[in-house]
Amino acid sequence: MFRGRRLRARRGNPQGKFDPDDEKKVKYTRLNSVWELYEGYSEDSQSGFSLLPTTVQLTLAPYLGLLENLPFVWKMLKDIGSIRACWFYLGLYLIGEFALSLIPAVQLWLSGQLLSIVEIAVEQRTVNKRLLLHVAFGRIASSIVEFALERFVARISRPLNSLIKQFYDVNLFRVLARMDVPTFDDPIIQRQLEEDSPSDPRGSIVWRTVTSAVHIASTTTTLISELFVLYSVLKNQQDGLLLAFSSFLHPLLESAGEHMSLFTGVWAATTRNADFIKMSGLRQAIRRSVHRKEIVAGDMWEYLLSEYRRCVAALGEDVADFIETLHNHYTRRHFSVAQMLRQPLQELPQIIFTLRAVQHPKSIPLSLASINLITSSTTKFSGTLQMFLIGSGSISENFAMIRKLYEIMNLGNRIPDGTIPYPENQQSLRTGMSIEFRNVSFKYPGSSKYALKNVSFKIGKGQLCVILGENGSGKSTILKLIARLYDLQEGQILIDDQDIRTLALADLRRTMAILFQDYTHFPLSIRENIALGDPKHANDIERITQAANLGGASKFVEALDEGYDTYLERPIRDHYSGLPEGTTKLFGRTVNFGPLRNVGGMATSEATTLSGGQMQRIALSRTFMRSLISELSVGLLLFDEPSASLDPGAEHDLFERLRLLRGQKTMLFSSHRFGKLTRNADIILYMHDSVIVEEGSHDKLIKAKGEYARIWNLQAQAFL
Ligand SMILES: Nc1ncnc2c1ncn2[C@@H]1O[C@H](COP(=O)(O)OP(=O)(O)OP(=O)(O)O)[C@@H](O)[C@H]1O
Repeated sequence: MFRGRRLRARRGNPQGKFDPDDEKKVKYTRLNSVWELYEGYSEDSQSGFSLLPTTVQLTLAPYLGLLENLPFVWKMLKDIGSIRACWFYLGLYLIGEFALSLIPAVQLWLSGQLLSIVEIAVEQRTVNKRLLLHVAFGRIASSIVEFALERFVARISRPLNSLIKQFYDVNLFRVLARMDVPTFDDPIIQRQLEEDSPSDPRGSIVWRTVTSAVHIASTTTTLISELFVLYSVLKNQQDGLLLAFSSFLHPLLESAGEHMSLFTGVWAATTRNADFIKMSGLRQAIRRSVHRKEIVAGDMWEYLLSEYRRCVAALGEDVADFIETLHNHYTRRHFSVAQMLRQPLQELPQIIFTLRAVQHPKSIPLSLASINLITSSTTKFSGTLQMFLIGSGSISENFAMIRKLYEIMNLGNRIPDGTIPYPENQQSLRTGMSIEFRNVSFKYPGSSKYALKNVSFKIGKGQLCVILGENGSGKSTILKLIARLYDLQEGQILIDDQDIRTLALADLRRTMAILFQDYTHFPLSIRENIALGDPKHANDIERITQAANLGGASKFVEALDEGYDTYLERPIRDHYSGLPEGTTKLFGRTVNFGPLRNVGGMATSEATTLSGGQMQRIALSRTFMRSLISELSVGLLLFDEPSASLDPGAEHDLFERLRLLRGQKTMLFSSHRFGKLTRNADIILYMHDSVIVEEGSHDKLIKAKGEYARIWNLQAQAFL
């Protein structure tokens, strides 16, 4: 509830830029020792704390997104309709809810009857026993029916919920399972996937939306019917309507108080608290399955726990996440007036009654009887009203989530599928596949730097190719493009003389066996990442730098702005909403605008872009501080530095096994090693800074006396 109201992004982003450091346009609030909030002052009625009075904002804000999300809700209804047997259960569910919604009015009417019996008793000193019995029976019967209907609705909800859940689970699974790398890697999509939490105890978002929509309809029915009955009961009562009104004030103010904390507009929030950032990193480290192997093997748990304890103790009361912190802050800021008024208002009906009794002493017996009834009836009514307000507040949040769900389900893959089946003749794979790069240039999505520049080469069927080059020169990128994990921007890749983009993707990938580099990095600082190799010496800086030296990481780590304190991945996200389109950086991190940006509070992404090898060197430094193959259907084997961390003996064994398994298939290695492998290669591609600088067999390159020959001679001294 709170989250949706508080963090709802405005529709559409204004032009311009949001600069948190601009004191004239941005208001700074330190929420606690962790979170810092930057709010844009409004220049128009759309942004910041709007010029609209708070009450109007309060009333409109939850409903602003409703209309634009309606098409998605309509699609949801159509999808639910397409689920077998769903309409049957839904029909029963709706009937049950509708019947339930009328019961409060019936009970109120019966209370009214009771009041008129008391009235007659006071005036005429007689009691209509038959009517009294009917009313008493009616009350009991209505309670039983209510109970039975509630059970019925609950019973129907279960199969209905699970039918809907299964349908959406399977559809979402399908989308995620077939999502390609550029789509999956997109930070905006990652964020969307994280927000789609399947473990809400109230059921899936679709079910929650259905129930809250039905809830709104049923509370509306209840409200109208109660209002009708309440009016007909109270209209003849002396001061009945005045007493009813005064009884409403208290609960209404209570619900208004909650809404008062809402704000919309341009804002951003971040944290610079080192303990909080570390605490979040530690939390993620123990939750992600990729780290489990290393945590157990390295016996790291005690160190992780003690560091976590230390951070939590240092943070004290400020351990709360951003949402909770913001809630606490606004609760404190806005609630005081409402709280001040609440108590006296609770007494208001009593005060009115007393004043009236002083004026007309004769009315006391009747008023005594009716005040109880009136206040209990109005309390019940205002309870329904509150439920309505709460329900209608969350419905727009639910609608926004439905939209988000459908946006995920409608996500198209960024790599378009080809149509030509491959290979034409399965037997042809026995002798491998040919690969040709023609003037290929490629940049990773979101990167302005070429990872490959005008690369051309040809590997014939059944050949062995080794790609050599320093870290970041583009070796792995070649393998990823052959597997078509990404599409190139310029040039052409041919597989068996056919453009790779024309071949059916599933067919193509089926013909390849790929082994990628394997390493993990913890969402902690580089220092911690290395220290985790030997937690006992985690504070021994000398030892850590020594390990980084051995792992070959120290040079590039020291060149980073924050050196060893750099987070490879910031475990905490900044929060923001409604940023102008021109804002590309926030708190020094990249802001991602995308098709989904208006759905909720988004976050900046921060990944320190290191090459695969640089990451591996960090993993290797941690080690210093303390692979597959082919069937008939496979014609190409791709290995991305399979032996990078193996000693020459183990490397030799691995290559022997691979040679035997390979047969006549085409094989591609990305490697840093010069040795038996390169000597046997049909073709060696030597890369430097995204281009191929030397190409040919070992003998040819040695004769050419270029970079390959120079490094071969260097390594020969060390290994051969
Ligand atoms: N997912 C990515 N997004 C953006 N840039 C990337 C990505 N992966 C790699 N790069 C960049 O592309 C360039 C080539 O990287 P690539 O991984 O192909 O190099 P490499 O030769 O295989 O290096 P290494 O030997 O270290 O594995 C590098 O500058 C790297 O920083």
